[in-house]
Amino acid sequence: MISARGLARSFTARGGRTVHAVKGVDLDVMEGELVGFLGPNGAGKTTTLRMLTTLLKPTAGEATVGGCDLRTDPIGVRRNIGYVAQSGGTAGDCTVAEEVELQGQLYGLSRSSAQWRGVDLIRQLDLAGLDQRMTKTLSGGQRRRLDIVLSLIHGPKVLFFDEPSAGLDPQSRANLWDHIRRLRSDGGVTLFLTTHYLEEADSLCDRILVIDNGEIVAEGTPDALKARVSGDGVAIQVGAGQALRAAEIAGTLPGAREVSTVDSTVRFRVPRGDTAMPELLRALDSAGITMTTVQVNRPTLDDVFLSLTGRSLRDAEEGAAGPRADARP
Ligand SMILES: Nc1ncnc2c1ncn2[C@@H]1O[C@H](COP(=O)(O)OP(=O)(O)OP(=O)(O)O)[C@@H](O)[C@H]1O
Repeated sequence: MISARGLARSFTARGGRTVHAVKGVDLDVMEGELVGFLGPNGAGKTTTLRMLTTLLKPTAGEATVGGCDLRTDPIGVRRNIGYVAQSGGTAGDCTVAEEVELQGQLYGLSRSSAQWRGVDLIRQLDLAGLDQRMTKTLSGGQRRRLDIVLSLIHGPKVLFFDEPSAGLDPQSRANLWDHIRRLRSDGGVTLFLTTHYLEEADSLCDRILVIDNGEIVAEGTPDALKARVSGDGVAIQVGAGQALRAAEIAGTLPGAREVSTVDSTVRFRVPRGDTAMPELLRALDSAGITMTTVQVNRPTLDDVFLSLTGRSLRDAEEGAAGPRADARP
């Protein structure tokens, strides 16, 4: 449904500096898949999305979306896609029903089919009863769902979604995730979303592409990606002055690695944290070491990112949080 080869985009920043925002991305998304594009701020997610939705011309590479070529048939691409931008798409000065009807007409639907289809989508996205409300009075979650209605009004095959839950509270986020899952299972629409929330990618996506510095650095199902980081992370807390000896003991467990200590906390990785615990407890006990707490963590997508790039996704995000270079395309 989406296929890109060598897709790249550079910008000339103020002062003449060239920013290589996306550096030759290859990707394939099959019909009906829900694929997440995960990466820290500034990784190149939005730029890729804007290219795939014809809003930005690639500097190099090619792509087809819904069978239409990005360069030679951008109108065909637009007919096949819906796009929910990060900034949203509602105008504010009209009612929900008017906004939906207008959007349908902009896509060439007759007034009556825009209304008919709008009513159906408004109901699907749990906005029934709000159709006469001014859009500017909607809550963040309601507005996001209205954005989805607007993007689906013309019956697109592919829905592009930039940071679905940015700015939403946890409850609205969970509610939106339910709607996104339902869109895929009920409507058969192919979904491609960008996110820098690990939990969002993990919970929603069939497959994840991890992007960093404009390049795809990993790809797979959330489970397959996590399986690349072998072993569980274990953190134990021991009595004062006992951490070094406890670390030595932890290091003797079968398959133990990456053993480290900070104050009275000892961290390490083992193939199976749960099965390693009894042996560790026995060994610590016979050495007279008191263990006060224990935590066993399954690998996360952040661990995947860390093992691929040497830094945490969360740190990478914080590091990239500075102001964006202003530039001309
Ligand atoms: N118009 C532009 N001019 C100059 N640089 C740009 C422009 N648009 C994007 N960039 C730069 O390209 C890189 C990728 O930006 P992009 O918005 O695609 O990242 P992102 O992964 O979507 O980040 P975010 O999660 O913050 O939206 C960043 O370094 C950004 O500053």
